[in-house]
Amino acid sequence: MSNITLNNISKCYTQGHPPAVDQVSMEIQDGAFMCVLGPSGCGKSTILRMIAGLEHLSDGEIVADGRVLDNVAKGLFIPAEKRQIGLVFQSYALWPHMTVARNIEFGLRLKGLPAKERKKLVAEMIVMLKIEGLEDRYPAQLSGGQQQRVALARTLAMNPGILLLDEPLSNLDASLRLSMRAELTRLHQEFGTTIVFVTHDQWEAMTLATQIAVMNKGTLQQIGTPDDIYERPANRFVAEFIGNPPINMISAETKPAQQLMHQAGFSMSVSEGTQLGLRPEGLQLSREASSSSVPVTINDILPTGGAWIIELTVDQDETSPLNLVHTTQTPPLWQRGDQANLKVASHAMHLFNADGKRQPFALTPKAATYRTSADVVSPDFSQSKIEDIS
Ligand SMILES: Nc1ncnc2c1ncn2[C@@H]1O[C@H](COP(=O)(O)OP(=O)(O)OP(=O)(O)O)[C@@H](O)[C@H]1O
Repeated sequence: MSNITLNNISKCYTQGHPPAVDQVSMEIQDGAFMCVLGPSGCGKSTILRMIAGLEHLSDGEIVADGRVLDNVAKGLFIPAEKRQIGLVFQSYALWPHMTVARNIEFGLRLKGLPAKERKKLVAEMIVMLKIEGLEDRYPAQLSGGQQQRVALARTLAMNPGILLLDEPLSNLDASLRLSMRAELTRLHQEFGTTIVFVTHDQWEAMTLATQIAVMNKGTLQQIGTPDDIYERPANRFVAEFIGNPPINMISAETKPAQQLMHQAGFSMSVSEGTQLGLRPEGLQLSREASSSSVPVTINDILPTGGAWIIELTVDQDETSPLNLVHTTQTPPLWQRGDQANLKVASHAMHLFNADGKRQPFALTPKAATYRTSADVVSPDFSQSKIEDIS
């Protein structure tokens, strides 16, 4: 079990090019399952490789359990083999000429463990990773998922304080990926190992992580629990990167946006360039119009197996159409071309200023009064939003 601190770490591969990692700081707590999430090329793997000691930092410091692994200013660098950090890559890099059992045993031999202990540990790992019966097979005789489990067994046998996983599930098919996710969660709970997991798959991150670090273009955008990231995105990039279908983003200065905010109990005068984000699942359609609802037309209804995506256009005078996406798990009673009236749950609304930073909402005086009375708090008004506006 270990904690890791990254202090302003940077990596510049090529002089004159933007850094691959730019002054990233984060605290990875003992026993955390930290997912580093972001689009391709944002610097995720570079961070992992720097923690592992496979890449030198250009600047900054890495500390694990109070032990400095890297400090550029002081010229300190602990080599990879002395860091007690396990690393599993996307390609499992098993020794092709060794059986499963020999692959798992390999590191223990190098460590000089007596044969009896090695045998015991290998047997334990085989049970733990559910690869019984495969001990004598060679990697080429295994499926992708089985190879992945052997790679994990080989790393876990070394009892690393920190386990680094670089997209280890990306080569697996959807159903295997699902069962391996469950397995990783189980292993994390059983071993209590601190895990740092790199992925560009937001669902993988949301389902596995205790903490998510969202990266873009080498910089850390936000770090928090999966709920934090989804419910309180720190900026427009995070709001748009997390969520499928993506959040609807409309100008907060438009009449429909003003109406929707008013209907949700927010009283806002917004500055130029402010955007209103509306999570698709927070849109609510009804046949009855109210003074605050926004008229819309249903453009399309797309079934996705147990859920539906409904595409809408706001009925308004503006020349450019305002299209929105709504998702629901209730079979829709709408037909294409139907007129409906739109409201949006207050917890599904997010405001971002022209710089893309999250902006707190202001309540209307009426809603603010409600907020002080426990009896009248609307059930769909999440705790997060209460914190936001207070
Ligand atoms: N050895 C290298 N030499 C030069 N540039 C590199 C090297 N490794 C990575 N880069 C560049 O650094 C940036 C970050 O790469 P990195 O592999 O860390 O991103 P990533 O987020 O893990 O991407 P992916 O999800 O595609 O694996 C990219 O622009 C990449 O081209």
